[in-house]
Amino acid sequence: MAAKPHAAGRDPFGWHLGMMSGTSLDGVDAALVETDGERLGRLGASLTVPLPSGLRRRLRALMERAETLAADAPELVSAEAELTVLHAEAAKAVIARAGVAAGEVRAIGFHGQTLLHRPKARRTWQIGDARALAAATGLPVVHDFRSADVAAGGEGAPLVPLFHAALLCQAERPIAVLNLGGVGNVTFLGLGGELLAFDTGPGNALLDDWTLRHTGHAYDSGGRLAASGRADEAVLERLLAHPYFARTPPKSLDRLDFREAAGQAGLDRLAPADGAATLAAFTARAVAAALPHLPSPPRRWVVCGGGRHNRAILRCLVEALGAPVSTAEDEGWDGDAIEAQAFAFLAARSLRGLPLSLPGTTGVPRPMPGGRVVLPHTA
Ligand SMILES: Nc1ncnc2c1ncn2[C@@H]1O[C@H](COP(=O)(O)OP(=O)(O)OP(=O)(O)O)[C@@H](O)[C@H]1O
Ligand SMILES: CC(=O)N[C@H]1[C@@H]2OC[C@@H](O2)[C@@H](O)[C@@H]1O[C@H](C)C(=O)O
Repeated sequence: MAAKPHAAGRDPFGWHLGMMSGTSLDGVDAALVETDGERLGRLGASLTVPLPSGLRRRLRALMERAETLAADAPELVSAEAELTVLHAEAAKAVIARAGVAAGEVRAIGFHGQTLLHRPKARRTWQIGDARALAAATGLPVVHDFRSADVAAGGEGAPLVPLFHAALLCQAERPIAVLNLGGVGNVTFLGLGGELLAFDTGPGNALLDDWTLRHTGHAYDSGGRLAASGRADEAVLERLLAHPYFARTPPKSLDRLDFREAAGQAGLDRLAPADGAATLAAFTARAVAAALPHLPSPPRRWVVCGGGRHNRAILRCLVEALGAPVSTAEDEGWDGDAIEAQAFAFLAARSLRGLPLSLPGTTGVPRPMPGGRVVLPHTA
């Protein structure tokens, strides 16, 4: 597909700022990337602005009700406004940290917060006020990255694979990148350059919820609770019998998928440490369940996202995958910034009308451009 000429008529290669507030609801990640949406230059500064616990709780409550929530519900509007202010702060802070003049930043890629993801019902819902962000930063804001894909019959996720492929352009193949956020997703790059991606299953979300319930902590730091317990094979087997794992990709998940299945599998009868061990093993074994769907076994796996800090998950992954497993940092990447960097890259692509998704990444019928732009003077 021919690229659209860049809006300002200048060389599209330059700094783009990406921001992601992921399904874990831990914070807003922001990162600068020098790119034109095809070539990658410098990966600039990055940071995370944590979500205040009150806002996190409110967003979580909105997620629970998202199916029936009205877009103008006052509690939604106020949470969205607060979330947007946090994004503006994160944008300004990362620009200041990078020492880049704000005028040198071409655009912001603003993913927003997913409240609901039901691609089969042609619904995917990210909140965040792009106009307010453009007004607060004085920068063009690209947002609404997933709708066009879903409207065309795609899964609307994952969208990071094209960025993974750009990062791995020199790597020996076949290779897989595993992102363990709230949900897990894999990007497979084959010998012939084929790109396949899908959500693998739970990432950390179930374990986060379990840890909060049993310890009051937001997550199982280092995987210590899980490492102190023993996975229950019977519960694990029931969890892995979920039809999602046999389903041929493309496929994607909502943060809350598997919660009911976990209850039905008998998770709640387990002691805190054993439940955590079972969930850590579930995350890893769900990734192994992706293997039959890949065109060939990856020669190695690179893990990014917060789950790479969980040693219990990593240990199970090494056992389950039968191939070397390294972390983003081993590749020289910043594993906490990759999704934010990806939305900087995707913003640059969106501005040029380049596809954000492909039949192999979301199941969309044809390479699909996406994203909408708000210019600061029209905000
Ligand atoms: N030190 C740590 N030890 C164990 N787990 C950790 C640690 N730090 C982060 N995590 C896990 O990583 C999660 C956050 O990961 P990440 O920021 O990649 O998710 P996200 O971007 O919100 O999700 P998604 O990719 O699904 O959108 C936390 O909720 C926690 O479960
Ligand atoms: C709908 C949505 O926000 N999905 C997220 C989620 O978190 C991980 C996984 O599920 C992935 O499909 C996606 O995020 C990344 C950024 C993506 O689109 O690649």
